Amino acid sequence: MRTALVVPAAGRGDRLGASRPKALVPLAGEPLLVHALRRAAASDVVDVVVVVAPAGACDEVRSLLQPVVPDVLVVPGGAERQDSVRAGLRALPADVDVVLVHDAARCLTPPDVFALVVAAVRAGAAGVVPVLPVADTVKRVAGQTVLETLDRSELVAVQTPQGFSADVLRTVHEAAVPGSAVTDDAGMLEALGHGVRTVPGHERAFKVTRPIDLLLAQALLSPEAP
Ligand SMILES: Nc1ccn([C@@H]2O[C@H](COP(=O)(O)OP(=O)(O)OP(=O)(O)O)[C@@H](O)[C@H]2O)c(=O)n1
Ligand SMILES: C[C@](O)(CO)[C@H](O)COP(=O)(O)O
Repeated sequence: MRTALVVPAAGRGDRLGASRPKALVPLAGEPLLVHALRRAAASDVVDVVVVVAPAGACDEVRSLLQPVVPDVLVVPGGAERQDSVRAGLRALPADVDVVLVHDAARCLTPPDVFALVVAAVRAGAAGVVPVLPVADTVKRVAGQTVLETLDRSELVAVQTPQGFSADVLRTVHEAAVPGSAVTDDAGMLEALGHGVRTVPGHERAFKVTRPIDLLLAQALLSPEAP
């Protein structure tokens, strides 16, 4: 049985404000997607890679990734992240039993995180998410009115790669209501009562979302970075 990596990379990157789809935006001379795939490949725990590319950019993505992952499968994405992940899952070979789903936008995620997540799924969890403690106080609001302050000790920020039993992930994606407000794949398992476990995430697994995140990523790739 094999482990697959599905990389949703079809987002526009509106919050980044770039002129290209976010996964193709250059960082230190290479697209975010190439950085993400190189780190995933270095983990040595991935056998099959499916990249979900922006519509119209499948050929470009295939040639970009050829030197990093020669056997990469590239399929076009959908309107929402959930649609893109589902397209990636439909392209998987039948003998895959563990699936990682990893945002191209979390392009500096270290290889060790991939290995940790796969080990936790292979140890028996249906779903596994890497998490970090929340650094800010978090409040629930209605417009500009504060309703309550949440207990931060019970909150975590969730990253990718998220890992799953392939059968469970395929089932929850095929059962999902298009347009539902679920923002990550583990949330789809939770909604159907499947258990999800956590493993420690990593500060470098942050998502490049806004321009300041790209500056941080550039700084982390400089020789002086800690
Ligand atoms: N229709 C979509 C939307 C998002 N993604 C991918 O899902 C990951 C996480 O999404 P996010 O960082 O929010 O990317 P965007 O949707 O591109 O960002 P924005 O909301 O700023 O447009 C990214 O790797 C993105 O390419 C995707 O494959 N298909
Ligand atoms: C999957 C994810 O990266 C986990 O934190 C996140 O939910 C993606 O959300 P986005 O709003 O599509 O960036």
